[in-house]
Amino acid sequence: MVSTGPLLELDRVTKRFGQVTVADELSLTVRPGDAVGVVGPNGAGKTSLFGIVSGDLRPDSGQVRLGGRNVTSFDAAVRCRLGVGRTHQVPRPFEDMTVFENVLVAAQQGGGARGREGFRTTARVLAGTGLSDLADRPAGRLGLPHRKRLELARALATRPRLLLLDEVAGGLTDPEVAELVGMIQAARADGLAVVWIEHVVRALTSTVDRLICLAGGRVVADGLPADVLASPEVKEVFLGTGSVGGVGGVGGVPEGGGGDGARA
Ligand SMILES: Nc1ncnc2c1ncn2[C@@H]1O[C@H](COP(=O)(O)OP(=O)(O)OP(=O)(O)O)[C@@H](O)[C@H]1O
Repeated sequence: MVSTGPLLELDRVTKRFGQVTVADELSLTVRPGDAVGVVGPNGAGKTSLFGIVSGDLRPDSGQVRLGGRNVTSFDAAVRCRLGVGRTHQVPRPFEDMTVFENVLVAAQQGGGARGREGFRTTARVLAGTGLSDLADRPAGRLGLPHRKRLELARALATRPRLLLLDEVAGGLTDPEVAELVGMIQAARADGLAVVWIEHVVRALTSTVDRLICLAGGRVVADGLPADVLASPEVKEVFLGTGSVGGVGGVGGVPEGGGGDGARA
């Protein structure tokens, strides 16, 4: 669907787990083709935000709109068909199925691909994520870098308009991160909007043109990455946790670049 309006809108969304508020009257907008990074200390509500957008979590109040349509009551499967693809922090492949089968299932079940279209999508996505040579390997036998790629491949196979990436670079080496960044940038070039939660700040800032900092389910800062990383509010949020490096490697934040201190 071609749309010139916002792709995703959260309108005063609130979600609580008992005493914990993971989204507190949260409002934000993502436009088609945007690339938005999300940072914030542990427990800020970042992954919960993805759950609210993907339909895995139902907000207590507020509205989620996709392409102007109110999807708040739609479940994750319907939202996936409407173009929301997501990866999980801990990859969740079908361990006994091959890499090819995992991606094919995503193309068919998530993307609604029929017949040959599913196979074509799978082959294209495997090539784009550098997994073609491992197509016949059971997912359970993949190491972390390839599991992360498979997680990305499964999300891409659903042919999303909005790609939600949850710490896809975590635990990878610098060259592995660079390869992954290349794949994400290729997805952007295809016109996908990307929202990327990541503690590896330098991977984020090489890709996104907007950064949001969350804390306590609220947006603390939203703007150009350099401005957000340099803002006193963001420094306070990270310093307030006791240790800048201790919040998962956003160690470059107070210096304004995330470069040297960021986790590889
Ligand atoms: N299903 C749930 N039931 C109860 N509490 C939850 C649930 N999901 C998340 N929480 C709590 O909500 C808070 C926010 O969690 P969330 O995973 O969204 O944070 P996060 O910013 O992604 O953190 P991290 O950087 O550690 O992944 C945490 O305190 C977490 O324990």
